Amino acid sequence: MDYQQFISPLTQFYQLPQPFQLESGAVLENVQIAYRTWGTLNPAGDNGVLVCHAFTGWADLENWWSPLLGTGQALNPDQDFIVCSNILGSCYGTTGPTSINPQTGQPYGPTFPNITIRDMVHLQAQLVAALGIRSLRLVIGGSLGGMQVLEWALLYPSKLRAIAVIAASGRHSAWCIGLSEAQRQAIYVDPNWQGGYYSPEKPPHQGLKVARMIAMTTYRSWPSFSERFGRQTQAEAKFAIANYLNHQGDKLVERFDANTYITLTRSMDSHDVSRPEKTYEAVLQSISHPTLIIAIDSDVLYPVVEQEELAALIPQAKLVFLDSHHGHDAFLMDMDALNRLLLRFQADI
Ligand SMILES: CC(=O)SCCNC(=O)CCNC(=O)[C@H](O)C(C)(C)COP(=O)(O)OP(=O)(O)OC[C@H]1O[C@@H](n2cnc3c(N)ncnc32)[C@H](O)[C@@H]1OP(=O)(O)O
Ligand SMILES: N[C@@H](CCO)C(=O)O
Repeated sequence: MDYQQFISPLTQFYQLPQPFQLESGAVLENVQIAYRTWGTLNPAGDNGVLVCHAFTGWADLENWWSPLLGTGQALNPDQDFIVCSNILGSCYGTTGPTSINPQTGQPYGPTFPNITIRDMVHLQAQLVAALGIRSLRLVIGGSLGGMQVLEWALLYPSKLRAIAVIAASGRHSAWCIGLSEAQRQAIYVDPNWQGGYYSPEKPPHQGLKVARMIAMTTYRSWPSFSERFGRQTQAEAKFAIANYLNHQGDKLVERFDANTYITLTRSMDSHDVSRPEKTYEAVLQSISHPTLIIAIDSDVLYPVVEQEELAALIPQAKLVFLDSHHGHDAFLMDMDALNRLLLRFQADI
């Protein structure tokens, strides 16, 4: 499938001039980054704002966070130069499993190397430098985006002035790793998977669909599903919630790739700001930037206790709550409330 069909024609591409070494030691050649920008970089190069997208998102910020983008909003192109790039390992224009491996002339597929959140951040940093940004006024992101934000503060502390971490943690919990593994197993047991390798003509559609259905359940909540669907049934006496999850699974299959799903869930599982051998407390205590931690009270995937821990350990952190019964995905749904929290933080720093 041509995943580029899903991205905006306004997307730009940066070709890395040199090979890119991963944390694992593996080296990727011909690395490309897909990105979008809004606003203008000032002569001092210090009005950059970097937005880090979540798991299945991409660089078209205005597609999934539009209420936050615009004059007077949290992401204001009148004052800031806003950048959002598709992450390493994704399928929306930046090098990932669906890209052509220059060594073979074929898509990497399952041979794409393991990557980490740090690899994603190091690659973004190359784009930020190439765009002439000397200092980022704010680095912001939710979920997988929030993991990148924390690594930005730790890997490039002098390049940024404030961070906003939404619905994320400093290390993937046993709960999250277990859920990721169950989703990957759904892909592995697909008859088209064939022992780890699959034919691009017959990708594991059913497995990817089931993986998304499991994931969607963790992105929402008991009250959200109860209120929307209850025990309501539809055609053929199927529960409405079952139809909804099937629809969400089908929707992802239409726009996402199974190897990308595996690559990105593995990268999240590797996330631990303290690895390989530092203490979690000491690492978070070393973050010196003004920090906004946003917790979603109904998030069952990255529960509030994880953001409370981040806020307790990061010296200049402020913890606020996005009140929503929608669960983890509230940062993509209750955007007006999120916008207000971000505006208040920016007014304070
Ligand atoms: C391709 C894109 O534009 S994705 C944009 C970027 N997104 C991201 O970065 C995150 C990935 N996206 C997501 O996680 C989600 O899409 C969210 C959080 C943004 C919002 O979820 P949505 O699916 O848009 O909203 P919601 O949960 O209300 O579901 C609505 C869909 O379910 C369908 N639906 C609702 N009830 C039922 C039901 N009982 N049976 C079957 N289908 C149902 C609706 O018809 C609608 O379908 P459509 O999207 O094909 O029009
Ligand atoms: N539902 C969103 C957020 C998951 O953390 C996505 O698919 O990217």
